[in-house]
Amino acid sequence: MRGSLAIYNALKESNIDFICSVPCANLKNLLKLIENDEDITHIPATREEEAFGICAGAYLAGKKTAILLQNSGIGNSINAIASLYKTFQIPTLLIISHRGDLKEQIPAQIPMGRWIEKLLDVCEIPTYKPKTPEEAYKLIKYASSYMYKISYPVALLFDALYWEYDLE
Ligand SMILES: O=C(O)C(=O)CS(=O)(=O)O
Repeated sequence: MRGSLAIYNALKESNIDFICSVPCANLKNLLKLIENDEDITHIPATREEEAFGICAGAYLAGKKTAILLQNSGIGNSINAIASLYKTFQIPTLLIISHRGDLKEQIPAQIPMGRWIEKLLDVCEIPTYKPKTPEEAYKLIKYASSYMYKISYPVALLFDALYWEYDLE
């Protein structure tokens, strides 16, 4: 669980208190940690753009938010990012499970797996790719502060190899 625990600890120590999620197999351990935390309001969403909408409202109500999603969900959320987050300068932390790259078993995940970094760049979302739990912890702490400095989302992209730390 070392991989998920590093992310969870960094979210807690960054005072993230409101999280929306759309599940992914790779996020299961992290979601369990979050769901069992009484200090974090966790709202499972039915679609990623819905998660962006809910977290925008939570931010305006004073919450510090994060969204857990698969990279394919960014494709479902482009207009929410543009018309809501870009227009009204709303920060949130994006914890993204990068599917469709190495180790992927589902062919339908491949196209978005190849496009995601370009899509995040088009959306002007700063993106970091932690390779170890130690790096994930550090980058999340910095990113959760940086998102307020730029008043915009910051993304952490976790590839399939990262989640092997959960097997340790
Ligand atoms: O069906 C899919 O594309 C999924 O991502 C499901 S899972 O691999 O996350 O279980």
